[in-house]
Amino acid sequence: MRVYHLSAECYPIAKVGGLGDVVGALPKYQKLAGIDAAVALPYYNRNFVQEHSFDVVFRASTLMGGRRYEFEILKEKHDTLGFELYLIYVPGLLDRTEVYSYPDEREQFIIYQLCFLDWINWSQQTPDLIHCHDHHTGLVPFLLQHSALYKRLANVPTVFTIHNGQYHGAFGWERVNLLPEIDMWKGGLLEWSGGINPLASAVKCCSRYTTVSPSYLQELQVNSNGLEYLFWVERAKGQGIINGIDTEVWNPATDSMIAATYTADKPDAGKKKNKEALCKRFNLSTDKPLVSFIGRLVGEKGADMIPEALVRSIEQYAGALNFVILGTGEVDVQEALKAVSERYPENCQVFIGYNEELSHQIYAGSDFLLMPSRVEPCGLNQLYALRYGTVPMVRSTGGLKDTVIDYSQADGYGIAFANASADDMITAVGRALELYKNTAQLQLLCKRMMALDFSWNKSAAEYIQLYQYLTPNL
Ligand SMILES: Nc1ncnc2c1ncn2[C@@H]1O[C@H](COP(=O)(O)OP(=O)(O)O[C@H]2O[C@H](CO)[C@@H](O)[C@H](O)[C@H]2O)[C@@H](O)[C@H]1O
Repeated sequence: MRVYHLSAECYPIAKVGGLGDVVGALPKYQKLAGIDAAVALPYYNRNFVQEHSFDVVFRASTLMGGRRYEFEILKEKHDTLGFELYLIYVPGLLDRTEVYSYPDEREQFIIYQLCFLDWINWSQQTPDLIHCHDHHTGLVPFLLQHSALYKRLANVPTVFTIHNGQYHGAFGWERVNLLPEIDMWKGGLLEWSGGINPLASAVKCCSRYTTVSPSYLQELQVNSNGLEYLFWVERAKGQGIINGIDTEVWNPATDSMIAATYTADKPDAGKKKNKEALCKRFNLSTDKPLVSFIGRLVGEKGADMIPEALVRSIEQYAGALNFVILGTGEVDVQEALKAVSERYPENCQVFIGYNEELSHQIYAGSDFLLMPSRVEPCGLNQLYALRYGTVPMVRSTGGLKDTVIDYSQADGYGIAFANASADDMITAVGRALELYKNTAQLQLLCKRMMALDFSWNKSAAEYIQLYQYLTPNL
């Protein structure tokens, strides 16, 4: 079965967050399970692309907004990532360094989708299924079915995975001319709330949509930035499949980015060395429990509440814990975190920026990982924390609810709290402090967490079952 994954991110070429992790790993595990999975990504002018060799496998031009654009499809020569990787290169639009936030990103995502469809159409390829990820690829299901250009492909089934239902990629009807000629009778399938909404269109037109956890599937019906009714109406088409993690990239036994490797049966000495190295880097004492946060500093992640929670925790628990924060995002949150660090340098250190290597060191060297998310479709950080024997402290929502059981329950291992609030975070920090004092229990939890299996094997198999259901004649 030939499947193309379409996504704006794919680790290690271009990763901004968890979308990149998933699209960098899922196809690899699908290949191992016998699916001929490939990834078609926008071209990025980044290290991976400079350091690898590519063949031009297709060259043509396409029309967007009355202008003709030349494009090339490049294939990575050696399938280094364990699957075929194609980059869609459009000089002037898809040839940049960053993944998001260009003023013309609407045009970038549309041309990406058009070039992909033109390529498979003109090269007479007919994939068995197209798997689209998030709104950047959300127009594909509609265009396949309702643009005369792609009639030949109208029956190709599509799966649409929602990694983040808060962002829709919406734009006004005045820009419909960016799309190729479409059947205007079907215009309603593009629309939500008076505009063109790629996420809504994908949910309406795809064969099946998936969310990255079962709980998030339900939550979208009550919290999806205006699409709640749509998710309720289309609920029969939805399925929740929890993300896995790439256990080759995230493996404390082999990770070359951390200070010392360690295994589930004997984690203590390795974790201690990693904590020492991390604390040394940030000039923090190793004697106190270390609570960390890694992620985008945005409201969804509850990042705006962290500065207050840090100050109050440090005061309330008389500086008995230390904090390390790694992230980038909203400027006022960044500034507030830096201010906390300046006020309490012995208890709180902040690294504003994106740093993959440091993230591995934090997962390995921390005692606890805080995730006070307001919304969390799946969350990968807690799964990496578990793999590295670090206790996740999570607000029970979405995928966090589906993956973290509070340690007060039988077979539990994490710290869970109900509300996204500074108060709940401070209570959770107090529980972390208590748990830390009980060395024997912490060591037991560490082993229990590291023995859990969140690898892709099970989730990749669920996607394959879905593909098989949608392609009954194969
Ligand atoms: N400053 C920084 N430096 C280094 N690494 C950083 C970093 N900030 C974040 N990361 C890394 O980015 C990834 C974040 O993954 P998440 O799944 O937590 O969040 P994200 O919201 O991006 O993804 C969305 O998609 C994923 C995938 O489906 C869902 O799990 C999630 O709930 C949903 O919001 C992790 O690998 C983390 O280590």
